[in-house]
Amino acid sequence: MREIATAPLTPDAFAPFGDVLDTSGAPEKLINQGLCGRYHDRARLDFGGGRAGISLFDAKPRSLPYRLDMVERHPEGSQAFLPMSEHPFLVIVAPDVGDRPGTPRAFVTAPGQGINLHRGTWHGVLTPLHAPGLFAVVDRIGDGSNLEEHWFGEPWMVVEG
Ligand SMILES: NC(=O)N[C@@H](O)C(=O)O
Ligand code: NI
Repeated sequence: MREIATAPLTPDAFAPFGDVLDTSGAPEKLINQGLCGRYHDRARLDFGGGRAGISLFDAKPRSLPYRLDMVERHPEGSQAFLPMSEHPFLVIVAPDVGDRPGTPRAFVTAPGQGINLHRGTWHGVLTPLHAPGLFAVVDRIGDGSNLEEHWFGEPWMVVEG
């Protein structure tokens, strides 16, 4: 089976697909009498005619090697995954090539990192690697399914890089 090796998640590598949310570097603002660093406005959100919603996902942990059969995208809006634990999770994305996913990329987050997928980015579903798979999810609430799936003719196997 064709394989994809994981790589560490970095803002540069993820830039074509979305935003990495973490507290690396200095905060843009110090607030609350200097007792809190505000890492300000770090994601490009898009709710395309709907509204922003916050949902909680309680997802079953998976493990590597991980069989990838499908990626999906949300044509109407962005989708942010904010872990409510310090565990790394698996992030799979793929470029759009003629309205179909190209070769997927697999990233493993650093503890505490979250992601925001830009509108229309092909991605694997939320994939925790450790319990609890508890995430806050910020995405579009609105009409329509806002969901397009692509099932691979031949699955990919995601292996540890
Ligand atoms: N379907 C849903 O709400 N979640 C997926 O979009 C996902 O990316 O996990
Ligand atoms: Ni999704």
